[in-house]
Amino acid sequence: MLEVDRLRKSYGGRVVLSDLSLSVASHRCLALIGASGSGKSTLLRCINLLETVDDGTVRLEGRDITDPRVRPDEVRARVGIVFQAFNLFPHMSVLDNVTLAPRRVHGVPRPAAEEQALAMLDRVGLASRARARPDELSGGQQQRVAIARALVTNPVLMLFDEVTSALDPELVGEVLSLLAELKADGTTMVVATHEMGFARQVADEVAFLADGTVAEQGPPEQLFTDPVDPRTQRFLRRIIEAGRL
Ligand SMILES: Nc1ncnc2c1ncn2[C@@H]1O[C@H](COP(=O)(O)OP(=O)(O)OP(=O)(O)O)[C@@H](O)[C@H]1O
Repeated sequence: MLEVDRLRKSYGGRVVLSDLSLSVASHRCLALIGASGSGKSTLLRCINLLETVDDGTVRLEGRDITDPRVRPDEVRARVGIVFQAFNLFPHMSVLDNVTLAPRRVHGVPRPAAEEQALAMLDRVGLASRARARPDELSGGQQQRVAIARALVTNPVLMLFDEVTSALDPELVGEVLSLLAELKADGTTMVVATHEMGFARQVADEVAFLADGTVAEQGPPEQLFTDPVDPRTQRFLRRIIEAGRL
């Protein structure tokens, strides 16, 4: 479904991603882990064409989307992304936030867009809050709305960038449970996360990023118990010492 091959990205001469390769099969969940600054967000932004890449390719369902002839809008319609900050429009209702892209970008008439949005809000457990404004919801609920908004256009791939990092600790669980449900439903997803429990228990595969590249990718039971790369070993030692694993 997704193949990233020898990706390279720098900002003002500073290399952030270098020779980075990974792949995700359909209906699989890949967790991206690694220290702060290792390039997880940059990688997700490159996959969604929010950044241009310097070199390498990103193939989505076999098509090289880094080809300059590919329109970013077309890719973003098929690749949903959810960020740490929910980025909901505060002056609009939950329902209007979720119907905005289908109506404005895809030209879906309002009644059909609302029907789809309500079905998606129901899926994230928030249909009863459709008329509320974002500031009337908890952070966890707002993030679930942001996830519904990304899912409503039926993307073939979902990217999650530290979606629980801005939440109070007691709200993290509801969002991680939703991600686990989406995974169980067969959503193809890449999840950048500091939540090691999620990476270990829910992801099919884990990619450990270090120095802007994938130091190691494998099933969680292998990567967390028997890592091969010394950088992965050091990272895991640190998080075990910090009580995060
Ligand atoms: N727009 C930008 N301009 C310049 N440098 C950037 C930009 N975006 C990211 N960087 C740098 O690229 C490196 C990788 O950042 P990135 O946000 O991708 O890491 P990360 O692994 O997602 O970190 P975190 O876990 O803290 O979110 C960092 O050193 C960061 O300062």
